[in-house]
Amino acid sequence: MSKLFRAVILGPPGSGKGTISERVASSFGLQHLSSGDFLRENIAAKTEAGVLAKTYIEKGALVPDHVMTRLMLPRLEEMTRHSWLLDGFPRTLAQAEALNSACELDVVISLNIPLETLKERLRHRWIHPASGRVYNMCFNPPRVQGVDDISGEPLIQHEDDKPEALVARLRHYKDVAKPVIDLYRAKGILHMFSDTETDRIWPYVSSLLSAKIPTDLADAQRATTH
Ligand SMILES: Nc1nc2c(ncn2[C@@H]2O[C@H](COP(=O)(O)OP(=O)(O)O)[C@@H](O)[C@H]2O)c(=O)[nH]1
Ligand SMILES: Nc1ccn([C@@H]2O[C@H](COP(=O)(O)OP(=O)(O)O)[C@@H](O)[C@H]2O)c(=O)n1
Repeated sequence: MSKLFRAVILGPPGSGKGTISERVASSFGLQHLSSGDFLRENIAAKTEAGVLAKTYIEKGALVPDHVMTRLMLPRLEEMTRHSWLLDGFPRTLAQAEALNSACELDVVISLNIPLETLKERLRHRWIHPASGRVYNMCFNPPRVQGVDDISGEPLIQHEDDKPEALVARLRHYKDVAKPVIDLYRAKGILHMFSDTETDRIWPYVSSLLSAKIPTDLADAQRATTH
């Protein structure tokens, strides 16, 4: 079997990690693992970690490292036979170090998006909680306002996308992300993309991954996901 491919996407809330991850998953057949979606599933299922995490997320704070790693590392262990793209984890240096000891990454994609752009996007972000599908009332609106395209169920706005929690999240992100970015830069696997539009970043991400992902792996992954 060819070598599996492991990637991480880093970026502040609203930078387009989820949007780009979906495109990577459908173009390259990698499994998209969103720590935010996984947290929300745990919150909905009222698991021990979910109940604990909820209190932090509502305040716009980060979930503590030990809770995140205890949640994510077992999830990754279930994926040892798959190539994946991890979105939202690691968020801190301690999480990056825990991930390092669990697996070896091939590529880290880092999204560098201006603050004003992030604030504007998150104000307009609505999600379908059951599936994690993300809409933007301007960039990517649902066909019918306020309603999920597939299920017809109502869309909601995350507590942490509301203005009270938003500014605290963006400020905190910057402080904790820097050492994570520095770590991956030092390892020589960091690829940084700067722009205000996902559609302008995507061609560069796509050509990076085309060059890095072995063709036979991409074909095999696609065959198993379609
Ligand atoms: N206007 C605009 N909105 C975008 C763009 N890319 C993503 N979005 C929207 O911005 C919001 C945040 O994107 P998301 O992928 O959820 O970011 P994440 O928080 O980093 O995972 C969502 O509502 C997206 O639909 C873009 O290039 N322009
Ligand atoms: N590694 C992580 C990932 C998410 N989270 C929390 O979960 C929330 C939702 O994560 P997300 O990845 O869906 O959203 P964004 O913060 O990227 O918009 C974050 O705002 C954090 O409060 C965390 O604390 N630590």
